[in-house]
Amino acid sequence: MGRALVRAPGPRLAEGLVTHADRRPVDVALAARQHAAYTAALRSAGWRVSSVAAADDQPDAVFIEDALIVCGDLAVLGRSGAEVRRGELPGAERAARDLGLRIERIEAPGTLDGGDVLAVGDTVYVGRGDRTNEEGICQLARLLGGRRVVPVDVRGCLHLKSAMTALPDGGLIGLPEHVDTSVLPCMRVVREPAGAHVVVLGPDHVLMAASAPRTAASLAADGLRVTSVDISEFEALDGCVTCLSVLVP
Ligand SMILES: CN(C)C(=N)NCCC[C@H](N)C(=O)O
Repeated sequence: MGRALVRAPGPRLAEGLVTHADRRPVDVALAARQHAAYTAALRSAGWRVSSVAAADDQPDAVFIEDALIVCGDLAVLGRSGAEVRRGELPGAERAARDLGLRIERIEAPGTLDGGDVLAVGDTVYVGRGDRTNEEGICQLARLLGGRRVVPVDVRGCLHLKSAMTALPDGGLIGLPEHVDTSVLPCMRVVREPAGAHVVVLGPDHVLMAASAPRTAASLAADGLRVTSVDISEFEALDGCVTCLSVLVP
């Protein structure tokens, strides 16, 4: 496998943004244990885990997916629609440079969070919503050159990948009520919110949250190896399993 970039939760995690979840106290010590188990699952699947420098003043810095979109040898630094998250970029940029990736960035007035970017084969679906605007999508499309970029309107959830991700065979899985399905191929519909969140660890291996047991059982019944991790303290902050890492094949 390749490299997985992760950033440990900082001391201000409990101050992270909450838009759709019901805000509740976050147990920072439990979050640290959950994050360690998450990174151990990546390692067990053969990914070499690299830590991005801490950004202790940035409550949401653990959600590293939003800061960095990696496509081939290119790393695009996001520009969050949430202004308070724009301070997370320096460490993410250094980590991308350390991997020898070419660096580009989204510029004002474009906004883009990596949680809105789902690459499936030669197609890149980009959620258009609170965190990612049309200008950000157009800038990404120019940076990605020949890849097919499909904007997907997102509603009632934080990011595109809150509503849908892809399985190892490239099939989409998710909650169609949150996206404009008219621009999408067919989608495997799930009923558990976290059932839409799949990290592909290998050709027949996926990582999911422990809060989607029925979806995990269904995917296992189809022959996939499913590793489940408890990420309750990150779900309390509208996070999911894709947010906590950037995979560089
Ligand atoms: C796919 N998702 C949801 C993500 N990539 N990011 C989660 C960010 C959560 C953070 N509290 C915030 O509200 O920004």
